[in-house]
Amino acid sequence: QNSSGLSVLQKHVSFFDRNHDGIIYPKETFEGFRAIGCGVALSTTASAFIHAGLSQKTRPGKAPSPLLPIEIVNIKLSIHGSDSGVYDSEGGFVASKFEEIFSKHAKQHPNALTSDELKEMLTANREPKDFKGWLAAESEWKILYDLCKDKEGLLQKDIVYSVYDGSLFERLEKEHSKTKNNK
Ligand code: HEM
Ligand SMILES: [Ca+2]
Repeated sequence: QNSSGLSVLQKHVSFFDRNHDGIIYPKETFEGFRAIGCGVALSTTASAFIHAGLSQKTRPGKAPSPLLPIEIVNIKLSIHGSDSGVYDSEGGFVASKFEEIFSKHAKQHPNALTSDELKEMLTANREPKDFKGWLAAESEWKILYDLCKDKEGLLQKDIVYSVYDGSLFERLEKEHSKTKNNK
């Protein structure tokens, strides 16, 4: 936690809480994906999978809800295996783990990952038989890469940094609304 009272992981997901009531519904996740420029197909699929996978984890002791709400207060309970370890178990940011991504895997350029280096990182992060974690981590990183790779196909360190606290999403939304209005 920090001055805003939210953990870094809570900030990552708060962008998708479009009406700021602390609960994310599938429609809000869909709208958030659309706002940063994702297509209808990806936005629909991602929203469906994220809510089916995370809703109940964030509602301990409650009966499952068919509306698939995600409660931001409990978002740390949805942390999975086979991740980078940049989020600690409280949803805080572990700077040394963030630096490790690049010190271990960024070989061609010190401050960026190629597509192959990203794949190597995902393989290295895999915990045995943690199939759900593998899928979750691969989806998170693939969407980030597809959305944010530069012209040379590199995923820059500053972009990766800004995904963790969700400030990336705010920036993408601003950029996307500009290009929309110019058309
Ligand atoms: C375009 C949208 C999104 C992108 C690109 C994205 C990307 C990422 C990335 C790269 C990580 C870090 C994984 C790691 O450190 O190995 C992450 C973690 C996480 N994301 Fe997202 N995310 C997005 C949307 C969402 C949404 C909508 C939710 C839930 C409402 C969510 C929940 C989480 C959670 C709970 C984690 C922690 C998982 C862990 O580290 O074990 N994300 N995300
Ligand atoms: Ca909401």
